[in-house]
Amino acid sequence: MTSERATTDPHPADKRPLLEIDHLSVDFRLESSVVHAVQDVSLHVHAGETLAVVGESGSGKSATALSVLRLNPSPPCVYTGGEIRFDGRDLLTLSEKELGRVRGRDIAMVFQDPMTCLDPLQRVGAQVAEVLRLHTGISRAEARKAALAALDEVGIPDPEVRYRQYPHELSGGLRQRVMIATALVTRPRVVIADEPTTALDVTVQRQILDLLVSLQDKHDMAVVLITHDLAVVAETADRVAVMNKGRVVETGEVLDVFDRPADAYTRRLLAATPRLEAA
Ligand SMILES: Nc1ncnc2c1ncn2[C@@H]1O[C@H](COP(=O)(O)OP(=O)(O)OP(=O)(O)O)[C@@H](O)[C@H]1O
Repeated sequence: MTSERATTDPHPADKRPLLEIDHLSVDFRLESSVVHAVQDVSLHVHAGETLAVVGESGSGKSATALSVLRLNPSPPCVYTGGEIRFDGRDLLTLSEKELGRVRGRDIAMVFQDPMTCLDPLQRVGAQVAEVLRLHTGISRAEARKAALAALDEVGIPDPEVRYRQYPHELSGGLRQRVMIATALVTRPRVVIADEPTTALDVTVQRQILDLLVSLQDKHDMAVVLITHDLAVVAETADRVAVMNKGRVVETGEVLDVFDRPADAYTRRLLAATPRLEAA
């Protein structure tokens, strides 16, 4: 059973969450078995808020996150129940064409490995500009200008020079910044970041998280941060949902959950994160 805490809600009752996952269930139907990857999961996030989703490998974090834009491979993925409401509309019932307009424009994703998202054969600036042209239909010159501004905004030095480079010419940290620029150039209202810093070394991790937090502040975005790193959650998120075996076992304000975990699984996760002591 999910333990939901009674805390002072900073969001008035009339202000609906921007994104609401409501009793979502997702199966992967394999040849000889069925994996119940997500079971009756409910989550929500408001504008300007960061919700962290934590849990061990295989707990269903990514399957939940990918469901929002129906990005789980189908087959074998089947959405067996629930709703995912963005701005009041159920994303699970939209046509591919309608969902295509939401993807990347209203809701963007940032993944762990930029190389899976960036085209190795295209200059990075052109990739940022292309996303913008796809969603807004602005001219080439305007898109170039906006892409340069986006590279600058994510802290890429010499954006004019970097604009013309290919992904392999950039460091891992810079590539991640380019992916963030690509995700944010359309000014999405929700960003789902799935382990965005796991592949980076600790100093660069910090810089990328700081960047996400500052951009969120600036643009009042809702952020869903998928991570297995509780220290990152403590430093970055407002609320946390703890997943175990496809279910949310506990959710609440980060400080409440970390100070007084109600669920035995949350206590085990916290006990396995000594870094938190020093955070
Ligand atoms: N494409 C797929 N085909 C079959 N099973 C899948 C697929 N994707 C995920 N699963 C299964 O669904 C379950 C949940 O996986 P998911 O990737 O959501 O976990 P996770 O918490 O994100 O783990 P990690 O931190 O390792 O990414 C796991 O049992 C996984 O093996």
